[in-house]
Amino acid sequence: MKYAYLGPAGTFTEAALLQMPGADTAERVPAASVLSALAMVEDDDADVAVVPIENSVEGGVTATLDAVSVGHNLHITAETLVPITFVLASAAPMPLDRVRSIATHSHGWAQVRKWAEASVPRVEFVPASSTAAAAHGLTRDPAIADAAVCAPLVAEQLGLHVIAREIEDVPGAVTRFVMAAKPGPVPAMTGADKTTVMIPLPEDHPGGLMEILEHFATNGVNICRIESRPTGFGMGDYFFSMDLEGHIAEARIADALAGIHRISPKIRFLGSYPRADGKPQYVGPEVSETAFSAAQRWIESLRR
Ligand SMILES: O=C(O)C(=O)C[C@]1(C(=O)O)C=C[C@@H](O)C=C1
Repeated sequence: MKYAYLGPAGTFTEAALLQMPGADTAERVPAASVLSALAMVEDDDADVAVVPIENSVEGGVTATLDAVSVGHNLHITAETLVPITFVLASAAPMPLDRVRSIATHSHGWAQVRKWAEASVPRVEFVPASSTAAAAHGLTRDPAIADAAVCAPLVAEQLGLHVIAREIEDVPGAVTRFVMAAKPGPVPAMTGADKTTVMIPLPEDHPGGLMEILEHFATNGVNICRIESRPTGFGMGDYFFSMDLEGHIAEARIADALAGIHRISPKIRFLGSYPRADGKPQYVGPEVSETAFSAAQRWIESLRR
């Protein structure tokens, strides 16, 4: 199996890949961006892509959310969480007050911004395609930046000089990564699952969002992430990207999604998969499988 990931070697995404099912035997293929990792799967150059989707400090990784929701026809089959800690590293030893420019990924920069303002005021931020790409850049071309914000491991692997450690603004930050594959068999239900969906906001439909949410409420479905994103097709054209607690094999999830399909027929199912924290979903007695099949049997008896 070939696993494409946001590279080069030493990204947090590679650390996430190593935690994913089947990673021990997989061939790792670095990609230059989230979009090219996903495109490799669509073009059959890789079996799955491992990409960041959400950070506990900076929020959704919009490139991933938009690509899986609108651009690509891929399903999420697994997720994992990686604790994030950053170092500031340079190619040659350098005191902090001599650093004038810092290269890193925009999500990495967003997580050390307060530290940078306090410790290296007026420093120039040089965007890089990943934290590891920023670190590799220092070893290739000293003109790119004086230092890089990256993972401690990649600094060590490249023999960089560590100027400062644990520079993240929020200790304990976590990034969530997902594995995306071409639509195929849905991973089996575990009882601690998530379902990701993309729901276009119905046009000219007052109360549309409330009606969508009512389907989740009446079916006892907890929403654990909701984000509104522009579709890119026109001003005011939005979709909701949501993670739900539960699996498509459950009647309460299927019933909620079927109800929403009637209001927003372009709803897209983006996968049901085991949740990384293993937290079992709460299922109230009125939305249990038993309650749904009893209700179904009752209706059938009336029709007979
Ligand atoms: O640049 C990397 O190392 C990545 O894996 C990307 C990424 C992200 O997109 O959020 C992953 C984790 C950190 O939050 C910072 C950057």
